[in-house]
Amino acid sequence: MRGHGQGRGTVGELGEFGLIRELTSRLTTTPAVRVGPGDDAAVLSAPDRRVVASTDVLIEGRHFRRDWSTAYDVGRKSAAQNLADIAAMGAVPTALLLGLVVPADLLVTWPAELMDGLRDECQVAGAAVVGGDVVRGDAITLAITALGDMQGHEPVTRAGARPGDVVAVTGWLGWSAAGHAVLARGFRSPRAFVEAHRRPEPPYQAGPAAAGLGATSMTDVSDGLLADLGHVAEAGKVRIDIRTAALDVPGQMADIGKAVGVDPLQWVLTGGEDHAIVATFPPHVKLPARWRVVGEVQAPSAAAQVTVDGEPWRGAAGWDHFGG
Ligand SMILES: Nc1ncnc2c1ncn2[C@@H]1O[C@H](COP(=O)(O)OP(=O)(O)O)[C@@H](O)[C@H]1O
Ligand SMILES: Cc1ncc(C[n+]2csc(CCOP(=O)(O)OP(=O)(O)O)c2C)c(N)n1
Ligand SMILES: [Mg+2]
Repeated sequence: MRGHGQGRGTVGELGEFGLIRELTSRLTTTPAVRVGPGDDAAVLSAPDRRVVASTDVLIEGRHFRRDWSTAYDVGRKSAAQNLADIAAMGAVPTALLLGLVVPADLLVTWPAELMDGLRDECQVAGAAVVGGDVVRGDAITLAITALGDMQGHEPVTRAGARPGDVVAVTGWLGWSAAGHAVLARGFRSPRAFVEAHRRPEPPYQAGPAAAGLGATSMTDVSDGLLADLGHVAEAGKVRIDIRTAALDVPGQMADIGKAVGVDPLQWVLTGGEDHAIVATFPPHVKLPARWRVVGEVQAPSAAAQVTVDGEPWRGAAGWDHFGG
């Protein structure tokens, strides 16, 4: 797969159609793809007849830095962010489309390796890159659209949590934020956390599995557990209480916290980008071991909609692009 564009210079030298050829030549396909890249549009089969769709924009400096992450890692991460949204509806991801803005003086190897990362993360989730667009611009920008299929499950929205439900999480919490804290201070280790920031591992299969188990609401944690549960509480008109004793703060994360002067619980509660999946389930549901019960859904009250050990959380609940 590799090698086509290596040493071929810049995007500007290659030209629009050379770049598209370079990018699409790296892709793999799946049986769901009836018409892949190269035509006016892609055609996908949709066995369930309900297509799940989500889009996210990522820009250099705000979502990733080229001195922190390789192009391949940016590809893995930006695909993961979008595919996790599909899984969090209870669906199986099928396809990804990439709108790509790059400056003309960028080496071709960067978008080429980005595409390798997108392709490989799609493969993890069972999907394929089926199309996109390339445009010249000043700042590297990715606009990614992910599609999925419900495969017979009912969509699990953010709105269905009911008082008495348990709140359960699967996947990592706080690892990406701890890695970000390390990178932001100019360090490159501990590697496990830096790698978690560069390349999150969303538990894709848990999304459809949760739908099958009878989850009443579900979302992926992109902005932070408290922030994303805030959307669930608001949509369901309920209160959610998180028990910190149920959360895992690994020893090494606590060490980083000490070194940089941050309470590691803050990373676990408000750090985004690990793309864990958090869902609410009726209390009688027997949850497989991968789910950790971290709180419960309560009747609405005048107090904050998401509480931590019964108290309002003081401070930011998570990432906000327009926050202070
Ligand atoms: N510019 C927009 N136009 C229409 N809908 C939007 C826009 N921005 C966000 N939304 C919708 O608002 C909801 C929340 O968005 P967001 O917080 O980005 O979700 P996520 O974390 O799942 O990416 C999503 O359903 C998204 O489609
Ligand atoms: C250079 C850099 N600075 C800061 C961050 C942290 N960060 C950027 S976006 C984000 C939250 C998730 O992104 P968003 O665009 O809100 O995704 P969505 O919730 O729409 O899926 C976080 C924690 C980062 N990943 N890289
Ligand atoms: Mg979004």
